[in-house]
Amino acid sequence: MTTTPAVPTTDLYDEHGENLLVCGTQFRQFGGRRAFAGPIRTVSCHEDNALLRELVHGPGDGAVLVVDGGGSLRTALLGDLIAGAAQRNGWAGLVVNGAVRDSRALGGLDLGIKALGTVPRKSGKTGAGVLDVPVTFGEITFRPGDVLHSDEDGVVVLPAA
Ligand SMILES: O=C([O-])CC(=O)C(=O)O
Repeated sequence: MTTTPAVPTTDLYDEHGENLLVCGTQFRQFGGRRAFAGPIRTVSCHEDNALLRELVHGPGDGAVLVVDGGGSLRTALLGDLIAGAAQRNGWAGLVVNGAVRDSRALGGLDLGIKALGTVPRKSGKTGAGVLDVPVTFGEITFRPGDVLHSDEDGVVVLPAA
């Protein structure tokens, strides 16, 4: 598995300036790994997490999964089971434009998890959604293959040249 060392997001900004994509979303940090980095994979899914669940049961190879739930706080896109699978399968972290649940358990995982908030309600399981397309939120576009870094100061993306 390839591990991308997490570089402080402030150092990356100081080095790359406006060539660095800086996400404006004010995420909350839920995972036990507070600084994480890796090449981006994406899933776009609205209040449905069957695709996401399938993806994290496959090899993560040190990638960061960006989950665009359209900002919905109505259902949780992941909880301790999905996040536990992501940890076991070598994902570096998840950035969720949506909600999570089981937040206390998430804090015990060696995995980066950022999300907008929490809600107890589960998501649907129909499999609706799209894998590995560019997704946009927080004023930036997350493209599969670009490298994401996340820490206490924010989420940034270094475009692949
Ligand atoms: O199953 C779900 O929809 C989400 C969940 O609670 C988990 O990942 O543990």
